[in-house]
Amino acid sequence: MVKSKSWTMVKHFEGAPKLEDFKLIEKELPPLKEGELLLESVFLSVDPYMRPYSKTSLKDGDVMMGSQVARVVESKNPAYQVGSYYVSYSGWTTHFISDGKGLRALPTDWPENLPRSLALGTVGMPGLTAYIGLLEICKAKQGDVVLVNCAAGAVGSVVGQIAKLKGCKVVGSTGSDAKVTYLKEIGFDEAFNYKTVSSLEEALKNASPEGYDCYFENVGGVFSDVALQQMKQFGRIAVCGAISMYNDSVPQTGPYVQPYFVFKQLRMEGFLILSWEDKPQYQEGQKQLLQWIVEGKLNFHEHITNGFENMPAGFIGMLSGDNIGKAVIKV
Ligand SMILES: NC(=O)C1=CN([C@@H]2O[C@H](COP(=O)(O)OP(=O)(O)OC[C@H]3O[C@@H](n4cnc5c(N)ncnc54)[C@H](OP(=O)(O)O)[C@@H]3O)[C@@H](O)[C@H]2O)C=CC1
Ligand SMILES: CCCCCCCCC/C=C/C=O
Repeated sequence: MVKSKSWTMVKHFEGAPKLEDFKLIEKELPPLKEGELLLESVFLSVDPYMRPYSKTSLKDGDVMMGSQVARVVESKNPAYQVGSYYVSYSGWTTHFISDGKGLRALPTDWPENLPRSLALGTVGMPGLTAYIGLLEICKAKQGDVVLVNCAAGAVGSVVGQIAKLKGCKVVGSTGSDAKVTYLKEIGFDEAFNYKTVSSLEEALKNASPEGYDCYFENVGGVFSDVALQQMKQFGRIAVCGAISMYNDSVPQTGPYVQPYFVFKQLRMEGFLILSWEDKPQYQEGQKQLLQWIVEGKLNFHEHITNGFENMPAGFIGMLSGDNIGKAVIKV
C-alpha cells in the first residue's frame, strides 16, 4: 500500500493566503488496476493562478490545484514505463494514480544536465506564456520598446530575454534591488524597483522617454494605469496577469482608460496559455525555449523550496515576492 500526502485548502482565502488556510492530509492509495500507473511527484509548482482559480474552482477542504513533474513508480499500462517522467495537473500531492489521460511527456530530447523542474518553468507553462504572449499577442518585433512587470519572475524573466533575442529594447519593473541586479545580468536594458522609486511615472519615462510599443502586463491596478499613459501610437498590450488584484475581495477602481486607447490607437488583449496548449505554436515554442537554453542564449533561475511539508510556505513566499525566477517545491 502506498500512502499519499496532499495539501488541502481548509477554507477559501481571505486576502493573502496564510499558513493556517492549509491542512496536510494522508490517504492510502488502492492497488493499481489494469491500464493504470502510480506516479510520485518530484517537483511541484507554485503559481499565482492558484490564488484566483481557488475562488472559482475549489471548495473548502479540496486538495489545492497545481502541477508537478512526476516519475512513474509502478505501471500496469504498457504505454508508460517505470522511471519515465511526466508533467501532470494532479494537485498538491506526493503520489497519485493515473490512467495516462492529461499526462504530458517531457520533450524527448531533454538534455541529461538540465533539471527536470524546468518543465514547470522556463520550458513549461510559464515559459510558454512568455513566448506566446510576447510573440503572438504583443507581436513584438525588432526595434520595439517592451515593458514587462513581475520582470524577475518565471514569466517576466523569459519575456525580457526573448524580447532581447528578437532585437527589442527591454524595460523591467520588479520588487527588490537584488532582482534589479539580476535583470541587468540577464540582459534587460533598464530595470527599476517599483517599491522604492519616488514616482512610477518618472521611472517609466526615464527608462524610455519615447514610450513603449509593447506592454506585457502581469500586475494590473495602479501600475497599469500609469503604464498605459506611456504607450506609443499603435502600442500593443498583452494582459497576462493582474497579481496586484488577486487578493482583493472588493474590486479596485481606477482612472478610465478609453481616451488613451482611442487617441493612441492601442490594442489590448487578455490571454490564457491553456487555450494555446493544442496549437502548433505551443510545441514550436517549447522546442525553441529548450534550444535557446542549450545554446546558452536563455538563462534560467529557480527558487527552490525543499520539502513537500513546506509547500504552503513556498506558495505564500512566491506571492509576496521571495522568488527570483520560477518558484518550485522539491519533494
Ligand atoms: N495568462 C496566463 O496564461 C498566465 C498568466 N500568468 C500570470 O503571470 C504573472 C506572473 O506569474 P509568474 O511568473 O508565474 O509569477 P512570478 O514568478 O513572477 O511570481 C510572482 C511575483 O509577483 C510579484 N508580486 C506579488 N504581488 C505583487 C504586487 N502587489 N504588485 C506587483 N508585483 C507583485 C512578486 O515579484 P516582485 O518582487 O516583483 O513584486 C512575485 O515574485 C501573474 O500575474 C500570473 O497570474 C502566469 C502564467 C500563465
Ligand atoms: C482549474 C484551472 C486550472 C488552471 C491551470 C493553469 C492556469 C494557467 C493560466 C494562468 C492564468 C493566470 O495566472
